[in-house]
Amino acid sequence: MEEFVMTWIDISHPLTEKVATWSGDTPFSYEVVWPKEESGSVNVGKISMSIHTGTHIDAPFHFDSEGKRVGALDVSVYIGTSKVIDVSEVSCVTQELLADYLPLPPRLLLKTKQQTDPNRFPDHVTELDPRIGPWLKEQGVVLLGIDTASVDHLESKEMLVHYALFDNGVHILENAWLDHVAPGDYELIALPLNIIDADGSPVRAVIRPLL
Ligand SMILES: N[C@@H](CC(=O)c1ccccc1NC=O)C(=O)O
Ligand SMILES: [Zn+2]
Ligand SMILES: [Zn+2]
Repeated sequence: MEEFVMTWIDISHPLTEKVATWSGDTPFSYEVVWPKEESGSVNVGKISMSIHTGTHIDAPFHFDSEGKRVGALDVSVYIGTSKVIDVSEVSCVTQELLADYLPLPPRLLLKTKQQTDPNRFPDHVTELDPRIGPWLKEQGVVLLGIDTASVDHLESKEMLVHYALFDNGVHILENAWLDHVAPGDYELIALPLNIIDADGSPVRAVIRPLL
């Protein structure tokens, strides 16, 4: 019989009414709309939230109305080997910086801060150099995860980094919670819900150290 070992580390923001949302966006709520006292058998809940609250993946449709929606994304992108890289010392992530970590696995998780608060919307996020898009593709990277609310700066209208990544087949995971995670190699699972027409999806992201 296989022994049960708790090796998986949760890197997802807790979803409560306190979780940070983009200004003007749908607040998170969970409520029991049909309590057991009424239904006679079960509690039935409902959630309401923005797709871009908490730990989530973006589909290209988020920034490109002609772009792929969640139903068209390949689940294989979101499961497999990954590397957590600490970039908390820099204000801009460049390919020159990431070149220190070659060869890269297909998935990267960038830790831009030692400490983040899932319940407070940031006023600034670490910049990513759009040149990393084609460069990551050359390295075989298919997923870029980050511990901030966006891969672009927060006021961006052009969404240059979103385009630079997706144009090169690099998918995006945002608001990964990496405070308690040491840099290194991990297996990652961060599967989107199959919300066919959506611009993204919340995920329960988990990692476990690779031996
Ligand atoms: N790009 C962000 C989301 C984003 O930009 C956004 C989300 C909700 C409401 C407004 C947003 N952007 C512009 O104000 C993301 O990918 O999560
Ligand atoms: Zn998003
Ligand atoms: Zn995004």
